[in-house]
Amino acid sequence: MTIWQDLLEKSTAVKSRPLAELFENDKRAAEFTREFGPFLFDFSKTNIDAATLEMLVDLARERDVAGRAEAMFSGEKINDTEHRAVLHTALRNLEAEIRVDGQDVMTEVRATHERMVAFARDVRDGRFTGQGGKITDIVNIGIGGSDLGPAMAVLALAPYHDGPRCHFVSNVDGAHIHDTLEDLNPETTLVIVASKTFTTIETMTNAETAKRWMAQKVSNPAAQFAALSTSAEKTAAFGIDPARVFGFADWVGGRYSMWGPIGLSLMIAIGPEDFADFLKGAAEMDAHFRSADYAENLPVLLALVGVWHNQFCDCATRAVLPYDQRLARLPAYLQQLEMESNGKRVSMDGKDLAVNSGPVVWGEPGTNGQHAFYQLIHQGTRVVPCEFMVAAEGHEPDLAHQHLLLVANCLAQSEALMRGRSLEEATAIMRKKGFEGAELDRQARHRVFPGSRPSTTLLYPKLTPAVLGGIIALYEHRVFVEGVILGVNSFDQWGVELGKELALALGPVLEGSDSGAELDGSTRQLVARIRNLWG
Ligand SMILES: O=P(O)(O)OC[C@H]1O[C@](O)(CO)[C@@H](O)[C@@H]1O
Repeated sequence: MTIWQDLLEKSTAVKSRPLAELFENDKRAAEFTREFGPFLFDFSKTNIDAATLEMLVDLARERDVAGRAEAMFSGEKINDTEHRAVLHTALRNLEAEIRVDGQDVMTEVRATHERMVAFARDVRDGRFTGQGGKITDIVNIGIGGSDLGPAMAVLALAPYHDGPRCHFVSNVDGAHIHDTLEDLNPETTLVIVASKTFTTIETMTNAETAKRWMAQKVSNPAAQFAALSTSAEKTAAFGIDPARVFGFADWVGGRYSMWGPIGLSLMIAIGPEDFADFLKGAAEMDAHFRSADYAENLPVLLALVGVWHNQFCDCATRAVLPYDQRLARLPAYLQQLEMESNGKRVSMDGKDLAVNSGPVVWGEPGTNGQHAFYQLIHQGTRVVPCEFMVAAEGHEPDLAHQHLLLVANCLAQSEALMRGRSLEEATAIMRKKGFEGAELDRQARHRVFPGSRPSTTLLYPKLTPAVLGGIIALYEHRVFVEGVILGVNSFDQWGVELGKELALALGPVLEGSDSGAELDGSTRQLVARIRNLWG
């Protein structure tokens, strides 16, 4: 019998066990909580017991998570559909010595980092200016990994923001760039074109639009552009001075890239010192991931809890619920991280995946989500494992009473999900309100909470740059471990290609220069109606 089958059997055996019962053992909370650095990770409100945890840890051991991790950290080409190393961790461990194909890669990483620091200081201190003087606004044009990371982090670290305002444009929908540029002054704006490949149609189209906008007021628009890319030729062809091009190697995956040049807007916003703390927090999590025993290892445990729910308890989705308004973009960031990494149907060896692919990730900050979709989480027929995260302290000392309410809500939700409310309790409440007979029963049943809905809580003192770095590295490694356990390549993303190709082919059909004879009936009908509406 394999560990996988053991775990499947175990999940069947514990399925109907009420979570509240587990807490009759008053050591449960301590037994299923781990701490590292500023983080406390409590996974006691799940139906994982000691035996399950041991089996999950055995599973990680059987899949050689540590061996795969060392292969990643040391620059082996573990992204083997693209024949690339996976070394985003090197971007936050600048002292490391790492070779790929026998060649030192760190000298260039350090040099680029130093150039970023110098440029960030020049922009912040007004040595680099626009035609109209000191830079007041930065527009980062990028999409996916070239947008979500810096956009999420700039918002998350708003209290540390003392540089120019940052704006992020990603969507090819002209509304996005239009509304962003509308109130900006081209003479004091710096445009950063962020694209690993420098071919992504959305980004290149928006970059051209920004260039035209800049040219209306600025005699040399290219002088107010910087580029973040792996392709020096393409950035040169776009007309950007190599002095403002910050390159990186193909072993930095798009969704793992905010630690290097793709993080330039963040570095300019919060300053190189706070950015260094952000890297440090992540590097500390890396070191913990590499050295801690599986049973003490935060990323491994977070992954094992995820695998338990997704694979063995048949929960297809996972909600990420930061009780932290400044982490409002974190769910979107984690969606790409998890779903682009582990949303695969073929295993490393090219065979059909015998298990489920990674989960659907979604979420919103609390308390907003409570007034929107928590209804389903509490009373729906499907179980949605929830990942709560909360800081003990906010950045607004004058509003400490609001932070207390925020924390109370976070804790109350996980408690309510775990405990639930029985029919007897609901009946007693409704009886007190004067209901009786069949109506009492009917009303009470609507007010029952089944409980036993699993959740984890990640608690940290305050959302500082180092803590944010730690959270993101924690999740990166979690996704890595999940990918190893599923046996997929977490570092390619072939599933995004087909839609891109079809969109390119549809352009001429929409313009009318191609008849679209090959199209299916539905698409042809939609094209015809759109062309008709265009007149
Ligand atoms: O940085 P680029 O090359 O513009 O790519 C942007 C995004 O597009 C994707 O390739 C998906 O299409 C992502 O993986 C990536 O983060």
